[in-house]
Amino acid sequence: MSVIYQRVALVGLGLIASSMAHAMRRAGLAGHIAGTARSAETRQIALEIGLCDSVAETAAEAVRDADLVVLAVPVGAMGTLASEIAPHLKPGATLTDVGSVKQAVIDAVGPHVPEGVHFVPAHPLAGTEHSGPRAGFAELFENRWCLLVPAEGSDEAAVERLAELWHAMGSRVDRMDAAHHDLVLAVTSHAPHLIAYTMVGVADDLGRVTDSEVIQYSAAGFRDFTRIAASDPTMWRDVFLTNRDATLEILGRFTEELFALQRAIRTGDGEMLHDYFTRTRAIRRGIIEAGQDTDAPDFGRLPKPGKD
Ligand SMILES: NC(=O)C1=CN([C@@H]2O[C@H](COP(=O)(O)OP(=O)(O)OC[C@H]3O[C@@H](n4cnc5c(N)ncnc54)[C@H](O)[C@@H]3O)[C@@H](O)[C@H]2O)C=CC1
Ligand SMILES: O=C(O)C(=O)Cc1ccc(O)cc1
Repeated sequence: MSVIYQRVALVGLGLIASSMAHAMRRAGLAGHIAGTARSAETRQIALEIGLCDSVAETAAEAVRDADLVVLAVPVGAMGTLASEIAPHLKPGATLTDVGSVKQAVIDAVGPHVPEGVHFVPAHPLAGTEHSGPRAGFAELFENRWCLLVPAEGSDEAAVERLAELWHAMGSRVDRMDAAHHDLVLAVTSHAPHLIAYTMVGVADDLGRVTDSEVIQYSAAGFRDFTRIAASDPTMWRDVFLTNRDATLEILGRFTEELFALQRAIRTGDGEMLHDYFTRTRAIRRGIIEAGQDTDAPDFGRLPKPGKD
């Protein structure tokens, strides 16, 4: 494949940025990859493992002359970083991010974007519970969606070029508006993570009583919860603080359903439970029969924001 951006700057060198570095290098998509991270230890590791072509001490230095700048830090840190790098961005450059929440990033970063720089927010729907510069791998984005969230009137050539990069890293690319993105992700990712955190917390409380039996005998479902609940605490704190409304909306609906199921169990309403589980099984089977990738969220079924 050929070079898509001559110079790429990765700001933050964790799981996502390091995976991008590996994927871009493998396919020869960047002429030069500059990286930077807040901590000296992360920068040192990046140098040791040869993650980037150069590692700068400051974000301002890393983004100088870059054609593509990728903000790959927790969502709550994006605005401050954007204000730091703004005066150093090259006119005509594209600025993007990989944050799990989009409206909050747009609100925090947007006001700092200088005239002539194209801001194209993005979100690769791919990850693991691991973090840091050693966690990345080139295949992370393969057959995963990457959602682009450009503002109306964005420079189409800049959006297309970024889409081309994600395609070349193995992703399927779609576009979405920020509010819908945040609602979709609240259903498919954010609320499920919170539920996993809660289940593991409950098991931990129980574990004290049962002497770790919950861990010893944990079945596959619970093991998946523990994997998810091992994800980076800073990243997930920021997700919930910044996607507050959509997450609360979905958790409200979830709680109502949970109460209904709880009531059915208490009153011995086997028909209700059976009907409910039949409906959910049909949803899963429908996805498989339609030949859809079971990893891909089902965007079409979700309510539009503000509608019931
Ligand atoms: N981990 C995942 O599965 C996915 C994460 N994302 C998003 O990608 C972004 C990066 O996540 P990861 O690569 O997983 O994180 P990570 O924890 O592996 O790396 C984060 C990087 O940001 C730096 N950083 C942290 N706080 C900072 C601050 N206040 N100022 C400057 N730098 C700071 C860290 O030193 C590190 O280099 C986040 O916004 C996250 O929501 C998106 C898709 C999947
Ligand atoms: O590891 C998992 O199961 C994930 O769900 C990964 C993930 C985490 C956060 C995102 O914004 C997108 C993907």
